[in-house]
Amino acid sequence: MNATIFVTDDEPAIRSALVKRITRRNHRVTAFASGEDLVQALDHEVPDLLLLDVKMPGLSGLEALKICRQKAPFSLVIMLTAYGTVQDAVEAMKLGAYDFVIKTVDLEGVEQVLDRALELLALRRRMSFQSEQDMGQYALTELIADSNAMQVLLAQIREIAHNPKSTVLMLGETGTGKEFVARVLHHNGSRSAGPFIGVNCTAIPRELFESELFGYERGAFTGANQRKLGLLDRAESGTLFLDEIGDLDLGMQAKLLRVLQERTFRRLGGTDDIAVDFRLIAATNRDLKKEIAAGSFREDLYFRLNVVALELPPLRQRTEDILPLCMKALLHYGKEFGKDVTDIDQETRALLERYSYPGNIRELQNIIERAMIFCQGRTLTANYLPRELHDQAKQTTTTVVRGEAPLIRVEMEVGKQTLAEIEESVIEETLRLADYNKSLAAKQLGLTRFALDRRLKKIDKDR
Ligand SMILES: Nc1ncnc2c1ncn2[C@@H]1O[C@H](COP(=O)(O)OP(=O)(O)OP(=O)(O)O)[C@@H](O)[C@H]1O
Repeated sequence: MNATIFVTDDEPAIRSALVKRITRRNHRVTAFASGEDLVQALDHEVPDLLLLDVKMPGLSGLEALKICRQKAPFSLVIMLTAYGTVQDAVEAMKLGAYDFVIKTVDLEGVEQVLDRALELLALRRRMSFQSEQDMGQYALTELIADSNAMQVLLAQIREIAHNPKSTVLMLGETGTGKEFVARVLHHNGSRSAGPFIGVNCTAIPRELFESELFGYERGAFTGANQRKLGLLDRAESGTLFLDEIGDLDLGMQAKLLRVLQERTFRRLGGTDDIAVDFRLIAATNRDLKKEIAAGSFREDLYFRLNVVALELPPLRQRTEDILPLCMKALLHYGKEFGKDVTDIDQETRALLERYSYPGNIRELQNIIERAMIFCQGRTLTANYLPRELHDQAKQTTTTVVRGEAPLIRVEMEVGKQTLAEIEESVIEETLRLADYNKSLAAKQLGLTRFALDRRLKKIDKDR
């Protein structure tokens, strides 16, 4: 990488030798003859790296270093020291210098230290680029929440993000955005500088889960040739996301519970309790209360996890989010496939809105991805949508949830369906929504229970 480097030394010969060496390697170098000149320059430019002589008249190297730490806290400082002043260099390291080099006649040691520092700088640049990308991808504004249900959730997410200690339990069908919301929580709270460690409990074989989670010490078992850090170590100061927690076996549930209670853990084969500080976000698409009743999930762990519960509604219950999610996917895949599709026509919008998405947002994204592969022109049209969407649109009634209550949409092909057929399908759909509770369905339809029964009998007879 090319770096900006400031060299400060009061000896002209050393200064020019250093400048020559560094310029040869294509870095941008500026040289200063005193600590005072350097400190002044830092008001206008902050370099990636500084080479700073320890012993200088006027402002000494150590004093200049202290000022550098304030004015350029992210720059790396390498101290230049003569034989006999190494003690000062050690002092400088305590004050935050990155390393030191003993000045020899040919300045040979400089290159090596410089290379190491540049490697670190390159790594830092990559990491900060990655974290900026993550910040952008998981900003609160990226979370589509046009529906009432998601607006309520968004308000909760804002609160929880700023409460970085509480454990969160995320519930919802597959593809509803549990992992996405976990990442949004991480990147928008005070743990965002720490790591986000995501683990799918079903992806790690049962017998390996414990060593993955806790890590192990050298010699813990045959083949443990060196210490291995576990996921708990790696999540320190950040977020541990355990997806599909409902699939964790009972033995591991007990061990996880202990970590949550005591906030410490022990590596396999280790004797020390290691304190950990991370936020746990657990997710599942299972009904944990049913699992508890069936004896496959520990109730005490459930209570530990359920400090804050976030329930992600299925997409069919937040119809207002469908088109914004489609537009987002359109832009995403447009970029990926180099296509300039910017609109969705009316008929296609209606089909997309009417579909029930059993696979939720992931299914929606797949539908748009597939359509974008084949789409020609600037507008997405219905012929690029899969058959299921066309088939579902042919049904007389479809149910979506708009706002609070379910909405039954009725479509009548004029001349092909009778009023009786329409009435039949509305009755059937209302009954289904009421979980086949006839009294409730009758009340919702404005009928007496007797009148509903009479109609149901007639439907039965006509079939
Ligand atoms: N509110 C949202 N706004 C924008 N994109 C979203 C939203 N929610 C989810 N997504 C996107 O939907 C996709 C599926 O989400 P995610 O993988 O988080 O679902 P999940 O519930 O964790 O699924 P699973 O249970 O199968 O692991 C992701 O690409 C995610 O970026």
